[in-house]
Amino acid sequence: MELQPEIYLLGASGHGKVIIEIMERMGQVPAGIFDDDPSRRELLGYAVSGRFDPAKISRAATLIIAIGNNHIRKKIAGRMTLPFTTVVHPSACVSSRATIGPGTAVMAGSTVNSEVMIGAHCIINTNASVDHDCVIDDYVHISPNVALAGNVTVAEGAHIGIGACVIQGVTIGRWATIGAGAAVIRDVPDYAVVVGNPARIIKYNSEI
Ligand SMILES: CC(=O)SCCNC(=O)CCNC(=O)[C@H](O)C(C)(C)COP(=O)(O)OP(=O)(O)OC[C@H]1O[C@@H](n2cnc3c(N)ncnc32)[C@H](O)[C@@H]1OP(=O)(O)O
Repeated sequence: MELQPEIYLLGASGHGKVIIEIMERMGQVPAGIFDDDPSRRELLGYAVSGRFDPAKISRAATLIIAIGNNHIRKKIAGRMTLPFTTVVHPSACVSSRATIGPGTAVMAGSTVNSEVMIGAHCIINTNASVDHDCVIDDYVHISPNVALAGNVTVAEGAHIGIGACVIQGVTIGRWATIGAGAAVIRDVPDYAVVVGNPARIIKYNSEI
């Protein structure tokens, strides 16, 4: 397996633990971990170095934002000039015809099928299934055990909640939220929060 350049994590949370364990399975360890919260001193035995400081990292560095909140990933990504890396758990089944953007993490047991396009800084979480020809825009989180049928489009920043399913051809709008366990059978507008089976709008997220 080809080794990537040094990877530095931004964020020392529970999500960061999962990212670290993917890296370990890829044969790597984090070169460093940064977190704005000074009370976070270590993560899984690796030292946490406080606020991000470019002076503390090597020139060959790449970054990954290990933070689950889609808005925060976008905010941090916009401030960084270093390249971002992609991490894919070895047990994930990713089509050779799929594309995955920088800063995206693909977790254990997930499936990404033929000609799927996944943008930057996304999370394809544990055991999620993203079927053929889906298009996933930047900063999206596909939670554990989500099933996206073929030709689903998920626009920027949307969060698909744990265990939700989306039938073929549906479009999920920008910064929308799909509740845990929802069954989505129609397009979801930008910023909408939908729950249930069939999924219905209960409110709208605020535009940040
Ligand atoms: C590894 C990881 O941990 S990844 C993280 C995975 N986490 C998730 O997927 C979380 C998904 N989040 C949810 O499902 C949330 O419940 C949300 C975002 C849909 C709604 O959260 P909130 O905005 O806090 O809404 P709130 O809890 O006040 O619920 C509003 C109403 O919707 C109902 N509701 C909320 N979520 C759901 C749901 N998933 N399915 C059905 N009904 C729901 C509530 O019962 C409530 O109904 P009521 O007004 O009749 O009492």
